[in-house]
Amino acid sequence: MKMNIKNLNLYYGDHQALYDVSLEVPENHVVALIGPSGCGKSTFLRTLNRMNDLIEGVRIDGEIQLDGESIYQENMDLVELRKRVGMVFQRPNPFPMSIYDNVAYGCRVHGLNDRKKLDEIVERSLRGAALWDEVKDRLKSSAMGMSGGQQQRLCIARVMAVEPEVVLMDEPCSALDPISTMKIEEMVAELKKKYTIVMVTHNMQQAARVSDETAFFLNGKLIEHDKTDVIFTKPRDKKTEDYITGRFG
Ligand SMILES: Nc1ncnc2c1ncn2[C@@H]1O[C@H](COP(=O)(O)OP(=O)(O)OP(=O)(O)O)[C@@H](O)[C@H]1O
Repeated sequence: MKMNIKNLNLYYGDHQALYDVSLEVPENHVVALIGPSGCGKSTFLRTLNRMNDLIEGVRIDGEIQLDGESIYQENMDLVELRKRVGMVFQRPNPFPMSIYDNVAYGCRVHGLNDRKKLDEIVERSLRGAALWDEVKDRLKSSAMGMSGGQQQRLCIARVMAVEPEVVLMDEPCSALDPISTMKIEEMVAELKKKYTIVMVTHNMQQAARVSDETAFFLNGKLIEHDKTDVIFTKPRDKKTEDYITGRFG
C-alpha cells in the first residue's frame, strides 16, 4: 500500500470531525472521496500531508503511513513530506509571477538553479498537465492572465514539477467549466500511471469516471470503501446507496 490510514480520529478543539477512519490507498490508483458537505472529506485529505497541522487546536490519534512509515513521527521533515505528498486545491492559486516561474518554484525552493534542468522540468510538467501547447510561446507572461482552467492545470504542473509520489486533490474542478473539467479528468487518468491520487469530489459522475476506488464518508465516518464500480452498482450499505441515488446530500 502506498498509504495506510489506521483508526484515525481527528478533533477540532472539542469537535470531533473524524471517527476511527481506516483506509488503504494502493499505488498508481485514483481513490475518490465522496459524501455530503461537512462529512469530513477535506479534513481527511489534509491529514495525508499534515496540512491540518497549520490549523490551531487540531488533535489527531491513529496512524497514517506512507510506504509503511508513520508520517506523524516526531522527526518527520514536513517540507520533504509535502514534496512527496503534493496538494492541488479547490480554487486555482497560481503565484503572481510568470508561468515558467510558477512551475519552477518548488524545484528552486529545493535548491535547483540549473537553467537547462529547470527548462526540462518546466516543459515536462506542462506537457504532463496538458498545457504545454497552449503556453509554450508565453512562458514569461504572468500566470494571472490565464483562464481558470489553465490556472488549475498550471497548479497541477507546479505540483508535478517536484515529482511527488502522491497527489491530493480537493475538488480540483469545482471552479471550472465542463471543458476544463474534462481536460483535468483526462489528465488524472494519465497521471495515475506515475502517481497515486486521492481526490475529493462533490460530483458523483466524476468519481465514477476517474476513480478506481471510492470511499463514502458520512458524519465523519468512513461508511464504505470499495472498487468504484462496486460502490456505484452494488453498495453494501444502505446509506451509501441512498447517497449515490440522490436520496440525500
Ligand atoms: N478549521 C476548522 N476548524 C473547526 N472546524 C472545522 C474546520 N474545518 C472543518 N471543520 C469542521 O469539520 C467538519 C468536516 O469539515 P470538512 O470541511 O472536512 O468537510 P467536507 O466533507 O470536506 O465538506 P465540504 O464538502 O463542504 O467541503 C465540519 O463539521 C466542519 O465544520
